[in-house]
Amino acid sequence: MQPLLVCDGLIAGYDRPVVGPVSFDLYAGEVVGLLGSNGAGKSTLLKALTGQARIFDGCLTRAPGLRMAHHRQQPVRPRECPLTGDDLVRLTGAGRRTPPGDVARLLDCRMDQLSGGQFQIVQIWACLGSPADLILLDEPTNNLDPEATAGLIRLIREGLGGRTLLVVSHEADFIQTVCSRVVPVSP
Ligand SMILES: Nc1ncnc2c1ncn2[C@@H]1O[C@H](COP(=O)(O)OP(=O)(O)OP(=O)(O)O)[C@@H](O)[C@H]1O
Repeated sequence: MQPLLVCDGLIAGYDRPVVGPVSFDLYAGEVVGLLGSNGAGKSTLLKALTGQARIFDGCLTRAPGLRMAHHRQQPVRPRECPLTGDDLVRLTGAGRRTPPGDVARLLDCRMDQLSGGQFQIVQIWACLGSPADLILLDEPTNNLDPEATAGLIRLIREGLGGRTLLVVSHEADFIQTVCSRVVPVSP
């Protein structure tokens, strides 16, 4: 089986390198965690995979036609916005999958009227419900209490549908629960 993505000695950053060299590969259906201390460059690595950070050295190989969905660590929260979660998932192409009932209820609400945790779940569904082959989640447990985190774990298991997930989290329990393996990241 060919990997979906291969990072070989990747060094990435902005005006200067901040992470790497990192080497790993991702195969279809895997759930892999990126683990490292604050500032180690985990978010930068995800951005490098989607072309939002600069690659200084090493090699990044993506399977032809690979579709990625990227949940950023702190998605912009609209202060005043008449759009609902439903509008968002239609815009992101996530409307093709049926959300679980508790997520569907949130999608009916205006995004500027959701709590921080509810907004986080809607943003994550916009990725999980999309047709992407590879989903990148950056600190998906942000703003979630333990009950909501348990709901997120169920959502990931049911919503992934055999696709591939690369997830950054500082919560070791969460990483251990959802991931089949972990890649260490350091500057
Ligand atoms: N847009 C940017 N321009 C320049 N430097 C940046 C930018 N974003 C992040 N950095 C720097 O890159 C380094 C790695 O940051 P990054 O956010 O990737 O780390 P992280 O491992 O995700 O951290 P955390 O666990 O705290 O979220 C930090 O030193 C940070 O200051």
